[in-house]
Amino acid sequence: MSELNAIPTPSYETAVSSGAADYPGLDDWRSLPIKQQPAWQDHPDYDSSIKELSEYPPLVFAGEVDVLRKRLGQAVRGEAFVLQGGDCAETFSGVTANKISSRIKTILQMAVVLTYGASMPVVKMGRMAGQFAKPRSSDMETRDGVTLPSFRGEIINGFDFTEEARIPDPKRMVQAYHSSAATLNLIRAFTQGGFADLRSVHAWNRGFMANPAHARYDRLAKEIDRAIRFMEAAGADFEALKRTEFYSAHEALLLDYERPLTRIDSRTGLPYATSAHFLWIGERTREIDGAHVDYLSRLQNPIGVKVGPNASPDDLKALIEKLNPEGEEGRLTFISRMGAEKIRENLPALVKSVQDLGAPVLWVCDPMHGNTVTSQNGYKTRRFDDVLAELRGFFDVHHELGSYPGGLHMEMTGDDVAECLGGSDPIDESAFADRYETLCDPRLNHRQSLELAFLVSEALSQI
Ligand SMILES: O=C[C@H](O)[C@H](O)COP(=O)(O)O
Ligand SMILES: C=C(OP(=O)(O)O)C(=O)O
Ligand SMILES: [Mn+2]
Repeated sequence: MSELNAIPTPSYETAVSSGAADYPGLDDWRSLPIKQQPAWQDHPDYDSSIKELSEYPPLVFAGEVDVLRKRLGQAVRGEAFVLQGGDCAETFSGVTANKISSRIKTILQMAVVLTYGASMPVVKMGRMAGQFAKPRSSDMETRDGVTLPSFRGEIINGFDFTEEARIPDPKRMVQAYHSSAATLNLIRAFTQGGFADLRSVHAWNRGFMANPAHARYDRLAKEIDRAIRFMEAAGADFEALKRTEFYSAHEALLLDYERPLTRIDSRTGLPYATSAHFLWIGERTREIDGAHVDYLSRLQNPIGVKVGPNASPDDLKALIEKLNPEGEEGRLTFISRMGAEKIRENLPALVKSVQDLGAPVLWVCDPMHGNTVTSQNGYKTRRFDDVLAELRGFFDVHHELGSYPGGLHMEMTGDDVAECLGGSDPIDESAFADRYETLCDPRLNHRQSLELAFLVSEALSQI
């Protein structure tokens, strides 16, 4: 059984920890500048909601978080590749068996293709079971002359364009917790219960290959087929490959949610976020002296930081010093999201500066957030070709500098939505009216996601 498929055993004490952590520095963020938070402290349900969260069991165990940090350490060393994927904004109504399992299946399908291309383990993470809070460019939204507060994710307010829906409601945090628990339960059942058998995942990919639009991936699909048949013939232990590690991740934006779910690990006496295994800081909240960087610097979880086109080498140096002062491999991931037009120009100086520091950073590419455009018919969208162009830029820049391009961060779904343009079986604007479902950013649909995995797999096999 490969190390990556070993299931971590949480300690009993960690498993039962409850009650918000009391630990020096965990409340320092409260006196620091903070962005993108709802003003709901005077809401009658604010205190009780936070208390409720602080009493619920942790969603993830500290022991699992430690295993993920180790996996990401392998990726820093170029021994594993990371795949993070899921909704831009999860929804409460999206907590259904069909929707969750098709997203997990799609991520597993992508991972098989990437594993083959990279000839390496793929560390799988869902933007799932907690990806509910959204930073917005504007505090207000105007439609047909009516202006209301922006939608900030269902953990804060409602999507409906009414005054009432847009009022922040702290009880939503409790609903987000329960939704995350239900999602994580299905993730665990699906990935630990034998349904993720490598052979089944590969069989699902045959459905994708049956579409004549994907004929150009035939050769790669056949190679994977042969590799699996070879493994079978050689007596590989497929029982062990029936289970796979799968981690949860979200943007740690809403600190009123993260704080009560931070717990002290009884083994080490150190604070862990137990809302997810991996947390990241968004592009809009990564100020070095801000609340988010301070709060996450105090947790043991592996941390990501989104890095956009305005980031400077000095910004990255300060983030490294604050978030990974010990230089631990796997602790810090930079998720670059430059946009296809800027990546080749902006990324090299950043990668070089990290190399000069000798800092162990994992570089992951988010080819989504720098490529958002508005379609002619008024939808927020992204072009498949731009997503691919950014990814190619990411691989080329790292290749030229001798740095390791360690992973992929996608907004995607397992459903047949129409939100991003293009792909071999192309989506065009006319499909948006019927199949545009996202409440925030446009996601690649099932087919587009798999196609991207085939294309990245080809690029990885050349590294
Ligand atoms: O998911 C990312 C951000 O929340 C999103 O891109 C912001 O979108 P907006 O510019 O529509 O506010
Ligand atoms: C808000 C997001 O991204 P960014 O912070 O990179 O804009 C996101 O990942 O949904
Ligand atoms: Mn997004």
